[in-house]
Amino acid sequence: MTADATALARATIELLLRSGVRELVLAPGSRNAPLAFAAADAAEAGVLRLHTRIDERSAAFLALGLTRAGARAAVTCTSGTAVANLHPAVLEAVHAGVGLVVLSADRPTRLAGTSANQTTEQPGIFGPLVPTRDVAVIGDLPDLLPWARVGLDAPVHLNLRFDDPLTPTDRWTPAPPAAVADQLAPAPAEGPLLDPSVPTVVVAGDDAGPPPRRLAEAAGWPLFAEPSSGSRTGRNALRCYRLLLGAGEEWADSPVGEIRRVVVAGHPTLSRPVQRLLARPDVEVLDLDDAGRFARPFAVSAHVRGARVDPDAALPDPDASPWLARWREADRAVARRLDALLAAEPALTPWEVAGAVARAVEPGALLVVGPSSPIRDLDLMLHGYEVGARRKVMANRGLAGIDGVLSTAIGAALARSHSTRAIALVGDVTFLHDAGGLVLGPDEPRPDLTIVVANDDGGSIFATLEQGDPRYGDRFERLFATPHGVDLASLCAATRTPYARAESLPELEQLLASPNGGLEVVEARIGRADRRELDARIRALTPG
Ligand SMILES: Cc1ncc(C[n+]2csc(CCOP(=O)(O)OP(=O)(O)O)c2C)c(N)n1
Ligand SMILES: C=C(O[C@H]1C=C[C@H](C(=O)CCC(=O)O)[C@@H](C(=O)O)[C@@H]1O)C(=O)O
Ligand SMILES: [Mg+2]
Repeated sequence: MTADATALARATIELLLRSGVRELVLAPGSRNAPLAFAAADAAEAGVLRLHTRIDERSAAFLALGLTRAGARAAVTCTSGTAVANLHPAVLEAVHAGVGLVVLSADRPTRLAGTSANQTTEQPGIFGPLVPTRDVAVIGDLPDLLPWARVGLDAPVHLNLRFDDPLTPTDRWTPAPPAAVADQLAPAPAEGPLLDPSVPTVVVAGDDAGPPPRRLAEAAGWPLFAEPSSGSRTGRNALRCYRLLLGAGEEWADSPVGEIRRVVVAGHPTLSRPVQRLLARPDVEVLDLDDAGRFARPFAVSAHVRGARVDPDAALPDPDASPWLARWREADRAVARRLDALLAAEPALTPWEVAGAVARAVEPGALLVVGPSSPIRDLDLMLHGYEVGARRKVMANRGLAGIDGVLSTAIGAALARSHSTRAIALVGDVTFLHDAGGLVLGPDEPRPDLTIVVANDDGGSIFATLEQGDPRYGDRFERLFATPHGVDLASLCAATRTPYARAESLPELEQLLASPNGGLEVVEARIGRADRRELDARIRALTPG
């Protein structure tokens, strides 16, 4: 028995509204027409913001970006292959712990398992990581989504079975939703006391938040914070931690070998030196996150959420910790050498592009950074921002896919409307992978967002990996770099996206300092032929 499609759609929209959803991304179809009309009614009533996108991949990443930036968003599409196109964003949401609501429209139960048009097995389509609530009647709808209580940190999939007639006979005004008070995560109970005299470093991976920074500052420990950690602020965050770890004990007075403990938080993914450190048998790893947040690929000695410095052992002035001073001095020295190396390069380098973007991220600004080289270049160029300046640096590090990054950035910029500035930094292959994200209809909400494309005509990161070894030179370009020769100006013209090009650092800085307003693309033309050699010279830098 299937409910009246319009009644089911309207009940679904009211459920979402009661659960705090205020953004709905629609990829048009016939089977999800009941939801489309109900969502349009809710939008006209001013209780929901509606977005439409042609490509379900972009639609789902747009909803992901909206959600990551603090909105509550749902995405809906018709039945069949459309649903499968939501999968990349849903997987990213699973591994990044993002509560995305997926509303797939489906044929009525009587057609399930038949070869009726656009009919496949949709319950469980996203695999065991994302259970499906199959909804044929209003009573199948879950009660208030978990959001409204304690906040969702995993995607929810509702498979809505709509039967003909799929179109309404009237307009509708949803019941005005009660405000859903954001249930702030309860402050962690006071965790164990830690002795600051143990040679310790703090690693903050993606989405770690402020706790690792606070602990590092209270203890006088160096902080290795990835750009999207939410901890890359303050004086303990080292800029070139990756180079110091990579150089190991190959430099005078290196403290690397003296590390006896790592406190880790968030999802560290960027660099092998950090992964190697976390795997060292002589290093104890304490996890600052809850046990259930991330399954770790390294041994964890204890979960220490809420950990504090033992007041009986606390330093009178942690900022003057000798251990921290050694790391800071080494970081300053290797950073000077990195800057000198880059300044000696005749052409614009990807690291200088990342540095210019980092400097353009003013207090209150949003930065969405793509995977591959851009986030790693930023990691080497980013000083710790001042604490409390409310910058937000975001990246899809759940699975580090190059897909959907433009749509994620557009969603985040639309959701974080209080941002003083919104910038995205992506590589060219990443840009092309979601170029469809620039296809916005004439009535679509548009963000103020500057998308900076570090264009080296291919995937340069591969040059820095094993497959970039000269022994594979005859096959590297075709198998890995994938040069494309796409004219980004023409591609932007095709989507009526304002475009500008920078060939030098001053040109780039000038363009970053004078945003058009609205959605715009700034292409930074860079080379790739010397990437492996430059990367090797940078990795070889030591403090002295
Ligand atoms: C969806 C997806 N496909 C493929 C990959 C593998 N991959 C990782 S980086 C990369 C190339 C990225 O090139 P670009 O965006 O230009 O960045 P660059 O390293 O050149 O700066 C690819 C294909 C991936 N991570 N995700
Ligand atoms: C290109 C892919 O992802 C790889 C990107 C870089 C990782 C890496 O080793 C960076 C080295 C460093 O900066 O220390 C590499 C890895 O984790 O081993 C990733 O696989 C890809 O297609 O997966
Ligand atoms: Mg590239």
